[in-house]
Amino acid sequence: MKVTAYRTSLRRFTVPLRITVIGTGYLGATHAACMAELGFEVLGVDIDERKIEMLAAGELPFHEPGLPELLKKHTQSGRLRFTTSFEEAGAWGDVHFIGVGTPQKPGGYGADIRYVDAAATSLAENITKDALIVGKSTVPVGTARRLATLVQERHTGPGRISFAWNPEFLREGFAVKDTLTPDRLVIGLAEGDLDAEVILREVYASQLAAETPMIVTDYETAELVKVAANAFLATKISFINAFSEVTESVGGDIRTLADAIGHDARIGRRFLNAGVGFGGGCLPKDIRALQARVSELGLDRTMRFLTEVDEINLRRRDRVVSLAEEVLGRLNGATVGILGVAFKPDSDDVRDSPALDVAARLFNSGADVNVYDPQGNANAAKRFPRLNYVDSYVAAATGAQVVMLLTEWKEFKELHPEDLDGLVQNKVIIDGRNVLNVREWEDAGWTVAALGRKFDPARDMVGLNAGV
Ligand SMILES: NC(=O)C1=CN([C@@H]2O[C@H](COP(=O)(O)OP(=O)(O)OC[C@H]3O[C@@H](n4cnc5c(N)ncnc54)[C@H](O)[C@@H]3O)[C@@H](O)[C@H]2O)C=CC1
Ligand SMILES: O=C(O)[C@H]1O[C@H](OP(=O)(O)OP(=O)(O)OC[C@H]2O[C@@H](n3ccc(=O)[nH]c3=O)[C@H](O)[C@@H]2O)[C@H](O)[C@@H](O)[C@@H]1O
Repeated sequence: MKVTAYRTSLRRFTVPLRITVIGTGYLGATHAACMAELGFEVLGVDIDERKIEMLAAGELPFHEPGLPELLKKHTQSGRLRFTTSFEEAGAWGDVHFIGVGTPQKPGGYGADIRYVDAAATSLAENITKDALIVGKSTVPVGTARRLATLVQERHTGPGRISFAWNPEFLREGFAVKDTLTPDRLVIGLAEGDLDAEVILREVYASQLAAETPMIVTDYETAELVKVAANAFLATKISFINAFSEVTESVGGDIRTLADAIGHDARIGRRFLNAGVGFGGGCLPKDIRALQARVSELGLDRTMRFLTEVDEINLRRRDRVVSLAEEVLGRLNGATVGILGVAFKPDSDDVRDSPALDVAARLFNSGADVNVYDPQGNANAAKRFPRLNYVDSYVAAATGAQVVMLLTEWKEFKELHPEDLDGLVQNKVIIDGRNVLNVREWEDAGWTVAALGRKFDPARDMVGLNAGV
């Protein structure tokens, strides 16, 4: 990129650039705080007044390691502000990132993109100076091109608007690190939109200086890269979980299998952790939305394998429930201690959480369910209030006939048999995430029923107390 092109494009904007982030949930709040950390003036915008009040006061409405510190630092320095006013955002910002939600449609498989449409429209109607709008939400392919036109139609004020797509790949639990030092940046542009590229190179100058690869492409490729990445990750997890079904049947050790194939650099060990499967606000809804979108495009068969990926994933939840039933004889009247209810560790997110789903199913089958999650209890209680939420693993395990580890928080991975001895009625633990040292627990007289291992109650139930 020529220096003159830089100068010409940037002259139309305030430098350092003023950045707004529309939608201040997991993605948007992280992006806003990280942009402030990189030295930009940032305005976070949301329609949720309570969320904006909290963020403006420097309080993060969700759990994300490292983010509270950044939020506090930059709300105090004044570099990071929050508002519900699109009028303020449109008059002030140079670059507007859209990071609003794209949940699964109620009663359908496709993505509900009404929030993205609303955010783009509100911006277009309120922008009064030269600006760049950058979509970040995960959307069905074709959305960016449609929105680029919509924005021009709805913009009647002064200034020129460019439109780009820049999908986000951060993981919850690592959101700050992933934003500040991403594996790659992907930018989708209208053909020949040099201005937009120049501005985004300025926004991501520190990542580019650290030699982060930047892929500059068209809108469609950028949108598809995002869903392809999530579909691949989901497939990898269901691949290993399908092999779990085999090792559960014939014997064998799923962890050893994953380690062994993972040594092949073409395969890689990451995302081959067998267990109760994937959940969260993204992988499940993104593979469904991708199938729905390609069907709309007439490619009915193309992504059909993702139906299998989804079904394998959901069968893992059935299997954990059936393991509990095999261990307990019957669920009705049993007491179960559940460790972990968030969809993954280091997050309080319970959207489509396998752990919460399993806990709810056990409850609906008549079990008393004690639940402890280091961060997820409050969100889980909003969705499923009838479980017995407790504030420690000790309280969850006390009096239980079986303990089930369903989210692999560090404090659960580091449990030793003596930590639970004397608390539970039976020395039986179900390892839904394959993280315990089975030998250690078995040597201490426990029965470990893990996903991906053959389990025969008649043979394996060494830890059952007489008379229970
Ligand atoms: N959570 C994650 O780790 C990642 C999420 N994504 C994608 O980012 C998008 C956002 O996801 P999350 O942050 O998890 O969702 P979220 O539900 O936590 O946050 C969405 C926010 O958008 C706000 N909003 C809705 N309509 C609005 C409007 N018209 N104007 C302003 N704000 C509005 C909501 O009030 C909410 O605060 C989704 O498309 C998701 O697939 C992509 C990568 C990572
Ligand atoms: O689009 C998104 O929102 C994000 O979705 C995922 O990130 P996230 O949902 O935060 O969490 P992951 O670490 O991917 O885990 C997803 C689920 O898969 C499960 N998982 C993960 C890895 C594994 O080996 N086995 C497994 O069951 C986790 O427990 C969790 O329930 C992707 O990893 C991110 O790159 C992406 O940006």
